[in-house]
Amino acid sequence: MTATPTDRFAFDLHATDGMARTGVIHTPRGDIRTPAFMPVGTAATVKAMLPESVAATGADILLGNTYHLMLRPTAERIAHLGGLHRFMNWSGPILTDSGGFQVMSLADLRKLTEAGVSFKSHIDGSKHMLSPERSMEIQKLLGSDIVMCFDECPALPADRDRIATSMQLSMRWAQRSRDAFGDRPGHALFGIQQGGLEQDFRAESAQALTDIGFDGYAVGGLAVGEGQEAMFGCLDHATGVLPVDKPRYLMGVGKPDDIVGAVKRGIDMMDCVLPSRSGRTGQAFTRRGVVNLKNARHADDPRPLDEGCTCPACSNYSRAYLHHVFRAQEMILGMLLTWHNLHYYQTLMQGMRDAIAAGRFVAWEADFHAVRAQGDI
Ligand SMILES: Nc1nc(=O)c2cc3nc(NCCN4CCCCC4)[nH]c3cc2[nH]1
Ligand SMILES: [Zn+2]
Repeated sequence: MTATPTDRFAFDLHATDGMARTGVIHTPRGDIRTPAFMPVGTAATVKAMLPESVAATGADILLGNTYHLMLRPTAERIAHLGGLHRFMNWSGPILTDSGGFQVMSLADLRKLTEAGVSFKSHIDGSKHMLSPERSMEIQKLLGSDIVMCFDECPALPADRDRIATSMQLSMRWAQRSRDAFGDRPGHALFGIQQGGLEQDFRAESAQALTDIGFDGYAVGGLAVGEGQEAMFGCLDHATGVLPVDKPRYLMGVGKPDDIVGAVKRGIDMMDCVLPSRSGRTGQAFTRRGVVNLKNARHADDPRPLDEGCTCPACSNYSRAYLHHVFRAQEMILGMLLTWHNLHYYQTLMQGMRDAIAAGRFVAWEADFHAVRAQGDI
């Protein structure tokens, strides 16, 4: 993470290769090299990692969640304690999701109206509401550098009428989010494109968001079970209708090959719980594919998890050790594999940034897939 002192939010595009792009997003809290992967710090922590360890993996920016933090410890308490950066000891940029998606996937007794969503906490059953205005207020209290519009993400599959109705509601909420966000130099507000897998609705949503005007544009409504082929099919048209000079953020993605395919289709930023969540369950992502340390075949294997990796897990421990601490359910397993997975994801991003800058993304992508096809991991 490098920091060119600035009081503004700006996106500098350095190079393109096909639809793929590489550049830097400048924020007052530091630069974000794109394409960027954002580790997820839902409850003000990237699980099993110290913030300095997350920084050591190469992450420039973290993701936080309005939904979780408004319920516990509350946005007001975090604001009173100096804001989310101080609270969680992360001095770099933080992007916060706006809460709508998490309400629909986690909360109980949800009631959605034009005004917003009322719901009961999945933690203690207490009653809450979120609206564009309340979501903007919470994200401001947290001190988020990149704020997401409050939107509705329809579950797929859904019929065209449902998708259109939902997208149009989200566009009205985008305008209300923009109005409530106000003018906050150095802080960014991103719009979220909706429209399911429908090309006409995606274009209509992109136009509506562009007419309102945002500092960046997310592709929402994906990674909700549609599968990689449908997601890529959607990205083949959905990113191209978004402004070329602003960052494009694909929400909730994904597996390494999802990420490569998204960058190939013009995405600049992504986030996903997969590298951290899988790490805690013994799954390690490597250049040759996924290694499951639960498997007894590792019990006597003195080799590192991934010979080519320089992370602490691969530098100092054997597969046999990782298998042992998995079996023993020791905390160090989650620590080491989360660190490795986040390191691997950041290495992947750096490889793509270098390849795009050198105009050799096609060759890099071919090598990425070839190595993974070899198996024997
Ligand atoms: N505000 C907002 N709007 C969205 O349309 C959205 C769409 C999303 N789609 C996902 N997918 C997450 C998939 N993830 C994969 C690994 C296991 C847990 C779920 N996260 C999302 C977050 C989102 N946030
Ligand atoms: Zn490693």
